[in-house]
Amino acid sequence: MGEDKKLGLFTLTALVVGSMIGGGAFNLASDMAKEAGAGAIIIGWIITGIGMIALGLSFQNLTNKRPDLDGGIFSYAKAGFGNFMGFNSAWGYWVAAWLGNVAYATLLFSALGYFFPIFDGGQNIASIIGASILLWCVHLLILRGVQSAALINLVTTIAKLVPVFVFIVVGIFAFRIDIFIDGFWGQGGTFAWGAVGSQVKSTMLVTLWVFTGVEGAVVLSGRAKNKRDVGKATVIGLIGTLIIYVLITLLSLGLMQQADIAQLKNPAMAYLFESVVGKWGAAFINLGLVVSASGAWLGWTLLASEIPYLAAKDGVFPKWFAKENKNKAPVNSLWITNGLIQLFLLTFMISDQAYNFAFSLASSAILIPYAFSAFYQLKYSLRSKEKDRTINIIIGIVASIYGIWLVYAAGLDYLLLAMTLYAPGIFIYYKLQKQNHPKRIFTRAELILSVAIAALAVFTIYELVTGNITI
Ligand SMILES: NC(=[NH2+])NCCC[C@H](N)C(=O)O
Repeated sequence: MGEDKKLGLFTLTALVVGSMIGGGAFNLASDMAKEAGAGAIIIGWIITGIGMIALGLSFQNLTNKRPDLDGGIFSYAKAGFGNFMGFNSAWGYWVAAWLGNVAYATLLFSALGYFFPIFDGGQNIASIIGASILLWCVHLLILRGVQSAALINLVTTIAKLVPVFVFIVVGIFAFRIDIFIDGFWGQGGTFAWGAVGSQVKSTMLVTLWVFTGVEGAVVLSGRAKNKRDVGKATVIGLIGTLIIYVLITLLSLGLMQQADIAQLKNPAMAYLFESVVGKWGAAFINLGLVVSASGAWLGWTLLASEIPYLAAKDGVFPKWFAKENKNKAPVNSLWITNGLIQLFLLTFMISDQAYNFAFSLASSAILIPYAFSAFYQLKYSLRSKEKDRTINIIIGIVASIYGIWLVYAAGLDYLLLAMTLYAPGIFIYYKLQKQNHPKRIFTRAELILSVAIAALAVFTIYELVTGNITI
């Protein structure tokens, strides 16, 4: 896409869908079936659908109303709730972005393991070495100034949509209502409020993960032919993606029993498809995943390294992160981002569920920037005098409730683990403030929050060491 070409509704919608579907879709069926039956999954999708649409509409509204805040989603937290929250939003979004790539790495190598058994399972030594090589290749590519990877985008968008659509079409024909009905309320069989409630909760980090990227279209709003198309594309893209995801999960539950889906190797879609069409099915889906996740990896590396860079330019991160090389790549930011991915790739060895662990952590981290964008939507609309005030307040309330519900649904363990990821940020914030406001490093509230985060992090590490929290 040339810079001069303006984007129309169709292209924008494709971009929204493309920025969300990456790797998660290919394992979605088993990630949701791990703890939830069809009934709970349907409820989970309804909640996610309402919440995500409200969040998407919030992003859309905020880009229209505050075009000056173009630094990324952390700028909403900053505008609404000050520097400290702005910093933490940028930090959380960044952590989520690179942790997501750790998740991609293990998913990618499980898929490669289908073709090259040495990578079997995607979290052994060979996979770690393979993923590390890939990581530094991507690093070099970006350092040399990969800008708009238009061709890569096109290829990977086709690569992810074709297998997904083929799976859905075949799934519709192979669907068996008796399998679907059996165990509708989970493996216990009958409906019980508490059990279904906890099943629904268990799906929330999964659905958040597969929708990560919703903020994508809004980023491109400057390039839209017509501003109004951005909002339309966000909603159409969101609903389109939601339908795709719902079909993937519900059709799967009509192909195989929930308990069996939960046991499938990653990526589950490959083995579900194989069970219907035979051997070639797994190869077909695995290949699609390899291309899709590699493309998404590149895209998210660009994005992940862009965040500290943008934040540094905005004064939310220390200046060090803003350094560019001669190809205009944010070198320092890129090095530290990829360095951290490298470090976390080693967790493949200690977690026996590396993919689920990595994406659940990524989702727990991204909760904060999403929730604060929702809070800002509410805060901004409450003060506005525009004629769409009421509807925007409602959107803000729904998105905020969704954000708070996600914190609750994520569960205590993931919340505590997220604190260990936010805690090192305090140190960076301290450095930042020393640069910008040496007289007043922390306000009282910031100090209390920081101490609380640090204390929770220490507590979590203690719980991890003593085995009370396991990863
Ligand atoms: N590398 C990342 N941070 N990816 C986050 C996006 C995940 C994306 N929604 C997916 O399902 O694949």
